[in-house]
Amino acid sequence: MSHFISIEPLTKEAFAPFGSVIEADPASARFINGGNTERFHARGEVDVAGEGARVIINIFRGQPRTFPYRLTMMERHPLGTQSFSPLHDRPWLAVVAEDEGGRPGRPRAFLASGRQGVNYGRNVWHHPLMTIDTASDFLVVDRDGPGNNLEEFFYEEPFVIPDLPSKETVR
Ligand SMILES: NC(=O)N[C@@H](O)C(=O)O
Ligand code: NI
Repeated sequence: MSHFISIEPLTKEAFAPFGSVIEADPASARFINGGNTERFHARGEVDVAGEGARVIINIFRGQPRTFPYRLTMMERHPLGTQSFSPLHDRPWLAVVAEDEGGRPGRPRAFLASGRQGVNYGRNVWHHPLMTIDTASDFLVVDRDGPGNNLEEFFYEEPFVIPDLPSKETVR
């Protein structure tokens, strides 16, 4: 089995096992504010667990990853969801994996446009933020509070995310 990971376009259907895609999906649109504003309703649901847990809003400034990228680990948050929404209109990578008996399976890399965010489901394996080309800011909604909300796993052998498609292919 190759350790090279192919890059897939981010769609709500393909990403469904891992969480939701935060984007202006026309199917969720409704006009509010007297028609001035279009609301794309409920693009994700925040879930936090544990006594004293609270939902917080953060900004993550991710430095660009270099490609080909040697992927050695994944992480998950047992006590809460975690969403990433790009604050610049630049593509980025959401890398996730199914759980296989308490460890992540083969990673899947989804190339998100600058208009797509994701909400990782609670306890879903994912790679820490992966920005492309330049430092980028993301609005991150996740959990704060007591308890350990970070589990990391290191693969015995690394996977490789190859060079990315040219920018023209992702808008
Ligand atoms: N550790 C942290 O807050 N960031 C990660 O959870 C991440 O997914 O980037
Ligand atoms: Ni995380």
